[in-house]
Amino acid sequence: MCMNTGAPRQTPAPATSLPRLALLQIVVSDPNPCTALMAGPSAYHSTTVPCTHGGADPAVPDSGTGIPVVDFDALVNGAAEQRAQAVRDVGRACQDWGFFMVVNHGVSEDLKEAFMASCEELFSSPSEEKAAYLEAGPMAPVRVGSGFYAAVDGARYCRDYVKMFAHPELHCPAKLIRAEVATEYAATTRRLLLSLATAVSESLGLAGGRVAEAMRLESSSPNRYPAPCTGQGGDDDVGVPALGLPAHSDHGFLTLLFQNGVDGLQVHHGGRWLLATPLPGAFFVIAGDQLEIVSNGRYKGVLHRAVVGGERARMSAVSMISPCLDAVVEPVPELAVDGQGLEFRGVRYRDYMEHQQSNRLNGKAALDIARVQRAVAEPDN
Ligand SMILES: O=C(O)CCC(=O)C(=O)O
Ligand SMILES: [Fe+2]
Repeated sequence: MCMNTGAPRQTPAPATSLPRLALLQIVVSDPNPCTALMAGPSAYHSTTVPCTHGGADPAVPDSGTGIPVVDFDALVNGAAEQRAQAVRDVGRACQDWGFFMVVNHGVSEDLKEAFMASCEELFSSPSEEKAAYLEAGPMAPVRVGSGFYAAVDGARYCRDYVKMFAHPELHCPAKLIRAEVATEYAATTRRLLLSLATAVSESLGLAGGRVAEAMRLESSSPNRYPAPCTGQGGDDDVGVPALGLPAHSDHGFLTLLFQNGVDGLQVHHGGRWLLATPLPGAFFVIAGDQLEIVSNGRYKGVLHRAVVGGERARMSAVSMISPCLDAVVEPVPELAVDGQGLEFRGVRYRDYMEHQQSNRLNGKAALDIARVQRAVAEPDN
């Protein structure tokens, strides 16, 4: 059953032992510790990549960095023509960028701030309380950790996180987060993401509910938010800024993100990395792999990464909408390319997520498990 019960579940600490110790040791022995157990105003530096990309498309307002902007109010309350324009903006943004900002979204700054504050409390709560969740595997309802998944990357990235499954019920790390704030934030962002899913569907020339139905978004969703991350210093690839999170696309359908005023999210566009600087109050929206699959590759899950290196701690709050764990996601047949068919085969979302979350992050490599491999035709001679 996929229903929001309203009442957050106080998830008891999982009962296992060794990996917790291993992870704590890694965190503590890191020469640039990523204070999973965040203390004080640690530095999480964002390295600015000069962005000269112009916003050439008049239909999509220029945010100052060329990142498309969608007027959410026009999308849900606009008159017919305004709404149609907003749907076209969503489609254009998904096609050209896989990334956009949402303004006039109606989510109050008070709620966003309360959620951020609650997350700060979580990170600064006693390490023994967080340690209980540290060894959790990729599909655990609550996970706290550093790096991407320390079991495979050794916590080499400068990032601390907490991840919670938030739908159909919110799983709360007991005692660590203000459950009523997290519940309201999860429900609010889920509604916003479902409206965006409708617009995405329409922008593909489909009925508004078609994509959600194909992915079983509506009936259930591990609307999951890897919540905030904060860190300091970090590992590096040669010539690349210190990374909080390496280049990847998201495993879900759509991701909604806001940060605490400290930049660090970079998006890959036009062959370059661009620093994503938000308009005041805006959310970022990131197209994920399930959108790429269901749209038969018309819209792509966009590569993005988080860099570190500024003076202030950076936190980002991430809400993701995804299919039911047992939904088999495949392209909507109406979107088959003439003469070429489907680009992806059906993959159960649980398997996809587990695969992406339990291996080292490597760009868009995870998507290969769903890609239809076509034999290369031998030339006639
Ligand atoms: O911290 C950020 O801005 C990016 C986070 C992110 O990409 C993720 O959690 O998937
Ligand atoms: Fe991401």
